[in-house]
Amino acid sequence: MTQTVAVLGTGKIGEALLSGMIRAGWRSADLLVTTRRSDRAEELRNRYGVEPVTNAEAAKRADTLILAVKPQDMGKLLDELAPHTASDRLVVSAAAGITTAFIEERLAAGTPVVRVMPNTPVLVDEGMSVISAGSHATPAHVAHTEEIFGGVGKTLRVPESQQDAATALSGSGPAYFYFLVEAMTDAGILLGLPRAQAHDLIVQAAIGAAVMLRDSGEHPVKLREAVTSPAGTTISAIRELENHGVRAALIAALEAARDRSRALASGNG
Ligand SMILES: NC(=O)C1=CN([C@@H]2O[C@H](COP(=O)(O)OP(=O)(O)OC[C@H]3O[C@@H](n4cnc5c(N)ncnc54)[C@H](O)[C@@H]3O)[C@@H](O)[C@H]2O)C=CC1
Ligand SMILES: O=C(O)[C@@H]1CCC=N1
Repeated sequence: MTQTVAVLGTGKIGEALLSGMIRAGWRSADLLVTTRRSDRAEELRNRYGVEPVTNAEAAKRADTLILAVKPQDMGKLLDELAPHTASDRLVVSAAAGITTAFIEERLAAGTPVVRVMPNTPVLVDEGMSVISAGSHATPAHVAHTEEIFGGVGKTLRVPESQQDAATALSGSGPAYFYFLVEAMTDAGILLGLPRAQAHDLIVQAAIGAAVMLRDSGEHPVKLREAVTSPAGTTISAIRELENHGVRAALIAALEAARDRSRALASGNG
């Protein structure tokens, strides 16, 4: 049976997912999008050949609705969808903080809801999407969600109680690495390298390190020890990172992200 999937609120993450679904073999004809602005709708139609529709039309025509609006816009979107969404539709939310219960309360009784926290590397098929079932979602609904998000990276099922932590780690995670690359590129400038060269050196170091982390099966401590020669350069840098509390800063940062995700649960921001 052909499944129609609609992405509601096709902004950064919605478009990243949409582009990945098309790469993974979804037919444009089976994909609908909704946007707030008509120029954005036309942009998506021209770029991907998908049909822009209203939220109400998406609710009527799509088997699966992927909600990708900001948490603060979710209450309003659900109010708009409620009169048009039959309880046999699968509703997948990608919004940080918003619980499956928040969505279930606002839609027809028994509507299956799945909560997903993806990340922007879905754009390059290296996404990490963390998935939890709501109270009416069956294993088939979760499997269908895994099929969609598994086409653009890895998926992991977690209890919904762990979603805020997952948001702090993998949802926001890419931003931390971009921040580190940006800071280390500046350090390269300080050390006298041209910016473009500093950028290339640190990006390739990051790619190499990421592949080793993924493929070597070694603990990160072991990998770091292999770089850290006695009385060498690396240990001098590591001492400064420890002196400046970088480890503690990362723990505090991820705790703050987790707390922010929890605070977004009200949908008020
Ligand atoms: N950007 C990211 O890395 C990630 C974002 N998310 C979640 O995805 C959601 C969207 O985030 P972004 O894509 O970054 O934001 P965004 O602002 O780029 O996208 C949201 C889009 O929804 C549209 N929109 C708002 N209300 C609408 C409505 N009633 N009907 C149709 N369209 C509507 C907006 O015009 C906007 O284009 C958030 O809930 C966020 O927590 C989840 C994982 C990663
Ligand atoms: O910053 C945010 O709130 C969203 C959720 C995870 C990544 N971006």
